[in-house]
Amino acid sequence: MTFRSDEIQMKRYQSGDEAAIQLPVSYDDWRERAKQILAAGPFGYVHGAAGAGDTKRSNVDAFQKYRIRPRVCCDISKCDISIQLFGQKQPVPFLLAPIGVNTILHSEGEVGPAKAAAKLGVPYILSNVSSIPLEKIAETMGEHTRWFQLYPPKNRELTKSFLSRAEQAGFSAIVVTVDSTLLGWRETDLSNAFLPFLTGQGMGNYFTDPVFCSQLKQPPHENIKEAVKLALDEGNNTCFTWKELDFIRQQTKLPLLIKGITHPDDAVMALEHGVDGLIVSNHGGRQLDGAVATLDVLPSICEAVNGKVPVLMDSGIRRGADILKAIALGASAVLIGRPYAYALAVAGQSGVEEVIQHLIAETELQLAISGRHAIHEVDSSLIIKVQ
Ligand SMILES: Cc1cc2nc3c(=O)[nH]c(=O)nc-3n(C[C@H](O)[C@H](O)[C@H](O)COP(=O)(O)O)c2cc1C
Ligand SMILES: O=C(O)C(=O)c1ccccc1
Repeated sequence: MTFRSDEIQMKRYQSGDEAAIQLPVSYDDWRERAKQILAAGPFGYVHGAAGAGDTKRSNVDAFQKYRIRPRVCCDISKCDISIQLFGQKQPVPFLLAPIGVNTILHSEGEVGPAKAAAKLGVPYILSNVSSIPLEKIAETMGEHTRWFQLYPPKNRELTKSFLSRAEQAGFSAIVVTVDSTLLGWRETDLSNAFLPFLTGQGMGNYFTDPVFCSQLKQPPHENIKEAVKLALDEGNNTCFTWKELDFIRQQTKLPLLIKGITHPDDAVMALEHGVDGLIVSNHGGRQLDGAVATLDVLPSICEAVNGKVPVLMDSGIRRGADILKAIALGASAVLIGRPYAYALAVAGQSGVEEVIQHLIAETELQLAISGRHAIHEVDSSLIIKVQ
């Protein structure tokens, strides 16, 4: 048996009475367990969305418009969920999305997901606003694939510094997030008066940066207020345009991805400005409420990109069927967001490992039971639109 899912399923089935005290299985159960453990502020920060939450809801609902149509009597004794990305084989068709300020969820901070990802062969995208500095995360991951996500600061010297630190620390791609030059209208966080950055959390990369620190009158920890003000000001980069992306492009030879694309014309612009990959994302509905669901725009973006670079997607991926539907609609891979954030809150690294293993198992089973041997065989013939 070559199925990873077999071992993962059997571990649970054979656990007998222990099952009741085990970690959750379904996304809803992870979220509920996280809700019990976390204070209202941190839970709301993960769970919350922009405005009325319409986009967050549509992201998930969009997957219901498609159904998988299996083929039968295919020999599925071997099932391969690996993919190729930037010339490298990755064992699974998903990555861990950049999620900032992880110490509000668990004392391990980003070390938890980084180690879980490394152990199970999943690429990890470290957030620019991580609680723990990128060099420390790199140390815990050895040779394992990690990418660095950048919220492009206003200051070009700071941009250069973040990029060169990431390169030196062995991050092998840069993800520039372009949908968050301003923080969205987040009603849950406003009600809870919860913005972790104000107390200096999520500043791991800023507070250790020589360029950033050189602009302060005092070291960050001696005057948190001054440091936070500068970091937030750098992040509110409302002047960001394609010209700034060109600048970033010139600073690094690493593969450059742009995250936050939902319009095919922007996809074409991004290609013209030299990106090596796109991430179709609306930030999990946390930025522009009422924005289109990512699955709804994925086909038009893939059409515009026409296979020139990989198109990744996120926002609403909760389980194996979602992963296959996104790939059937043209995604090269997907990013997992909230599911691993809740798991981190519940059980640190081992929680994230559990969620990753469940996603591996479910994706593999779904692929096999739909009559396909390998991810590269998945195309639009796997699904039909039912709504
Ligand atoms: C708590 C939280 C923090 C996030 N922080 C970042 C971040 O630092 N950088 C970034 O590009 N995206 C960030 N995102 C967005 C995710 O990368 C991803 O796009 C989103 O979670 C996908 O939606 P989903 O989790 O509903 O599937 C964050 C999302 C959440 C839930
Ligand atoms: O919380 C987020 O979604 C996030 O990534 C973020 C952090 C700082 C500014 C804007 C967005």
